[in-house]
Amino acid sequence: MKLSHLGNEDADATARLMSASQRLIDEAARLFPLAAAQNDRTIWLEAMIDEVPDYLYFKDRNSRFVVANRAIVNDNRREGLDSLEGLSDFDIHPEHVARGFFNTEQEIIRTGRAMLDMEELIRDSGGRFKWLLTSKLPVRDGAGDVIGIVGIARDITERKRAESLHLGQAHLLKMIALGAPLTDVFSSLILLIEAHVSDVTGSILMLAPDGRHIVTGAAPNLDPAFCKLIEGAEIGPAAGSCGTAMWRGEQVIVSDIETDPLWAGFKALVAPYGYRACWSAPIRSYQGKVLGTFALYSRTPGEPTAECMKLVGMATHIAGIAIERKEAEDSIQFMAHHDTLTGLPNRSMLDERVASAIEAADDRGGTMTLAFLDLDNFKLVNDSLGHHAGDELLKIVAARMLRCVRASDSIVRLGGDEFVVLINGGMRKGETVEDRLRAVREAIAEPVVIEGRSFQVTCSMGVAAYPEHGRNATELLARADAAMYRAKEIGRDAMQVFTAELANRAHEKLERQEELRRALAQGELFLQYQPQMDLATGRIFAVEALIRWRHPERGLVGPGDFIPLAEETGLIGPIGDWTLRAACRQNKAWQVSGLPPIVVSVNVSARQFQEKDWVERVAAALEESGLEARYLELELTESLIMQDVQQAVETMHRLEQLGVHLAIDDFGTGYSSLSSLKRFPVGRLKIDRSFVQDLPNDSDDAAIARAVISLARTLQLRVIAEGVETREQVDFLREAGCHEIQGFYLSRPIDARALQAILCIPNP
Ligand SMILES: Nc1nc2c(ncn2[C@@H]2O[C@@H]3COP(=O)(O)O[C@H]4[C@@H](O)[C@H](n5cnc6c(=O)[nH]c(N)nc65)O[C@@H]4COP(=O)(O)O[C@H]3[C@H]2O)c(=O)[nH]1
Repeated sequence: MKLSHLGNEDADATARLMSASQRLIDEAARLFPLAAAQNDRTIWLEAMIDEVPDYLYFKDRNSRFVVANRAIVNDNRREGLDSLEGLSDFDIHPEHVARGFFNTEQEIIRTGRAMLDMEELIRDSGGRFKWLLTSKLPVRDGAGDVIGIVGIARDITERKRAESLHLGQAHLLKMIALGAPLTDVFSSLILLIEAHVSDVTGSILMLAPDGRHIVTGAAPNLDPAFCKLIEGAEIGPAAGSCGTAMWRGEQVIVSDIETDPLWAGFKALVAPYGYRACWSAPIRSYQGKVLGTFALYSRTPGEPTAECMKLVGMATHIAGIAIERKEAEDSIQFMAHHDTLTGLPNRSMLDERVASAIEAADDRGGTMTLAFLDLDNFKLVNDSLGHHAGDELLKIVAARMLRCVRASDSIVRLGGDEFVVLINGGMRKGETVEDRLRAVREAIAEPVVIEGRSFQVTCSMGVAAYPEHGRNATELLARADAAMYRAKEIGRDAMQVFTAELANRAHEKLERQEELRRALAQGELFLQYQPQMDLATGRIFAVEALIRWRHPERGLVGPGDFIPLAEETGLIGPIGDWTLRAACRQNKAWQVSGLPPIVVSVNVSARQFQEKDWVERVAAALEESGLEARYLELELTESLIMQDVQQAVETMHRLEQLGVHLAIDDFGTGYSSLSSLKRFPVGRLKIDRSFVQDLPNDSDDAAIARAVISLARTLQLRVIAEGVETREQVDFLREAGCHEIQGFYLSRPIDARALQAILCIPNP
């Protein structure tokens, strides 16, 4: 203290007073050292609690602040108020918030139990929301009575933000995984970002499939009128923030729309909406392709914070995942409903298309026409020029058909070389449905050049019209199908419209199909067996299983009367399975009854053989019956193998690995080439009955039979002649070197029991 301005006397007096005071303090400190320390401790304690960034306070039994540290005072500072002492929460928080705090505290005071780690949301004096993690504990006096509470609260706003962001992200990913609509995912994403960045409005724009124009994705809080203005705009080197970001494939931060040259052409558009800054970042695919943009608009000019751009980064990442997932889903959908080769709708779309064509016809009070179409010589192209050429042909045919119909018509590929054309009515002036279908047929028949070769394919077409020939998709399809079969029957390259006579036939066919299905279910089918003999030993070494139908009215029906229908309708699958199982079971039963083991030979139809799990079914039949594979032979026809040689050879190898024998039935009637025959893992050739029946007198048949026998012997295959009826035939075949015979000469096909009797007779 400076005393120079005082008079000397005053100064002396003052100096004396000061020195006396100092002595007094020193003396007091000497006499009462504890009080001084106590005083210091209070100061330190106050300083200490003021330094703590968490809220720390003590409240009395009425929940009034007695002590409050600087952190809580600062956050609740009101004008003219720099301490909370004597105040309650009702003085600084809204009533409902304060009431909550008050009730909690009164509960603690009443029960004497602490409440720890409570999450509380408050609004500080600056209006900011804060999340607090609060613990409140009772404080007791020396007698153990609760005199108030001490509270400590930590600001966990940042943690809560991170948590809510995390939850938001998880929710979005779940939406994406569950296939929520893209606009819903986008809207939720934008709302999430908007909740975490103050005073911004988000928008997602997509790049149109042409890669040049903008399509709105979502912008739940952006002015809809402004969104409309952006829709369809072209991207470019100076096309606002988003159009430029898509064009450049990089982030574009425009801090002032009014002055930035990128917005020069658009600022007038945006002005009425008040947006002044726009920060945009591209949304990319996993491979880096630009799919769209995520943008934030602000009504005040400026740059985004690093934190904000981090969120934008997260948003573009999630939006990218959502778009890609949607694209993948769309392409799976497309693939499921379209044929990959031609791009035409596939069978799964047929019913839907027919139904909507019928609906449209009803609305117009008009008609619609359905044409079933099958290429006539497609197999030949496939077999002679290979699958690649076949595929090319189908693509060309599909494109030509599309050229002949209107956008409202449909062309569906059913599979293979089968198509359906739906004509929806609306005709050009003077044009009829027949004209349009004729145009389709003529377009198909135009010469085609594939791999340097020029050729021509025709088609057979069956036509049914709504409502004349059928009232729904099933009826119309069945009738057009029936008409198409008729077109094939009358010599192909034809168009046949459905008629009443065809209706009867189709009806009959349906009835017979049902009958056959019932026959299988009710055990009307059974097997007969025809023995096969080794000419060298005279031993019956095998039997052929032949299917029969004991029809309740028609009596015994031979396979020729129902196997083709079974093949056509797919019933051959279950029927073939039944035959295979029954034959294996019977053969095993003969063995178990003590008969010498023989091979059972089972006929396989093409459709059966082409089924994906055919080999597994054979294995299952063996397993189920307990028959060893070497006692089963499968008879495949030449034409079956020739339908798809590569696939057939593969299946044959798998069957060979199982241990079953393979034979080629009806040999000589098909067109197996020598070279392909070498590739087949078969053990036997069967000379077709047609070449045997006129032996030995017909010189052509005799020549063929000799050729087949010598071919088989050269390839080291066994050879069997079927349909052998006479002694002369046997002599001829023996002399020609044939190994085995089967036919009426030995025995007609007979029941298992009768065959058992033959097998019991000792070999001659
Ligand atoms: N004229 C004459 N005929 C004889 C003689 N020996 C046998 N046959 C007949 O010739 C056919 C031989 O069967 P396939 O060529 O495999 O020809 C079979 C076979 O392709 C098919 N088939 C028979 N059973 C089945 C089967 O279970 N599944 C399949 N997918 N087709 C079968 O039906 C065709 C006809 O069978 P079936 O009517 O039983 O006619 C049998 C048999 O009864 C003979 O000395 N003279």
